[in-house]
Amino acid sequence: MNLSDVKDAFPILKQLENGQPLVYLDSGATAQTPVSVIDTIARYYREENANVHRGVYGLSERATDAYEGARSKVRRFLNAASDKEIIFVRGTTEAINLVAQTWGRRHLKAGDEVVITEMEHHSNIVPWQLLREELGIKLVVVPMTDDGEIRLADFEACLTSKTQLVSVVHMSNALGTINPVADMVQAAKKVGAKVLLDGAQAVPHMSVDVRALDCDFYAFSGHKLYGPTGIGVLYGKEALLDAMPPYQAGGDMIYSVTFDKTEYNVLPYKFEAGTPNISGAIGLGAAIDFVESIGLDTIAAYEHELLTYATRQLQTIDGLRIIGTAPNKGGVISFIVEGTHPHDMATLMDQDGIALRASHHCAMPVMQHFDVPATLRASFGVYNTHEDIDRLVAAVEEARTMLV
Ligand SMILES: Cc1ncc(COP(=O)(O)O)c(CNc2co[nH]c2=O)c1O
Repeated sequence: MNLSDVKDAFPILKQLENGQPLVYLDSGATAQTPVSVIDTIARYYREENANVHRGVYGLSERATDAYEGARSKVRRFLNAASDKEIIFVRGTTEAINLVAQTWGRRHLKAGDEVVITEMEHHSNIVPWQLLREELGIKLVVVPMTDDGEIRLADFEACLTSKTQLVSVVHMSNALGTINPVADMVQAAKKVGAKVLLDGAQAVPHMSVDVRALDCDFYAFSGHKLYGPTGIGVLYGKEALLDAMPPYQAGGDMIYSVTFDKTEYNVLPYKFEAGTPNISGAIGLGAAIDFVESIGLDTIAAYEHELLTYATRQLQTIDGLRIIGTAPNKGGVISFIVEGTHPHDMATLMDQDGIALRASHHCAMPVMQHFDVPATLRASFGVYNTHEDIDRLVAAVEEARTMLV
């Protein structure tokens, strides 16, 4: 699909917001859904809906083929070695919690160190704090610079012989910073640590190859990749997943059950208890088809160009301060306007049809670092245009004039 045709693929973007054409700049929270994904999910419920894996009738077998076909698409999308390494979860948050509650509780003990960074989303902070309370592990936080960058030297300085796990964000949702995760993985391996990468923001914006990265776990959410909510993926190296205890218990994750003993199912089903989000997985598969029809490299280049244009245009506004100016960024711009509160700005900008986030973005330590209560955040999707940026800049100017 050509980028010039992309916007037409999103029905929601045709609507007016407060009498103005909608300019959606909150894809970092959730991306919009192309008609190909909507139609795929509708078709599943019209023609294929049945429970998976256990039916011995055609409809269930077709639903199973569609569900497992989506898993294979994810495998190829991440360049994983096997479908066994692709676990469907609700989203990035559940993926990280699954690793913390299974691999973490099994392998970590008092005094072991888990390394995260100062720019993590709360879903990659709090699960490890729960383990700190339960097991007495030590949480080591890599500081970021005032540009919102993690310097590799600062990361390496946090690694010790006690480092058992590094869990870091690939691309920051609050700043847009893209971290040097390939180098971070190599440095972590030198001290024998496992590595989990939080790919929630990276996967929609760039090509991800988990084998080239050599990470042990990789997590992302379908709804940020133009797919439905309620579906996400945990990638894990097969040997690690095989050795981990189940996360949740019930149907489908078992091979046999007696009151004396239960044998668990094989991968990936050991980690997929109960009826899965069948339509969500199939919708995620359609979302992967959509982004691959454009090309991740094409998406990355286009969004970089948008980011450059938006940064230049926003910087012309008096009193506007961009939060997060790392040299390597994805399609996210956080900013504040002196003398205003982000919530007031966003509320006024909504009157101009501009949808952007005013929040701490579930990254409160980032806000503390920059000494701000929140930021305005414009986060881009494949459907955004230069005209959207011009509308954004005009709305910021208008809101600023009304508030300052
Ligand atoms: C880097 C990062 N990690 C984890 C998550 C959690 O993903 P979920 O489990 O699908 O919710 C998010 C969601 N980020 C945002 C959700 O809303 N605004 C955001 O910036 C994120 O941006």
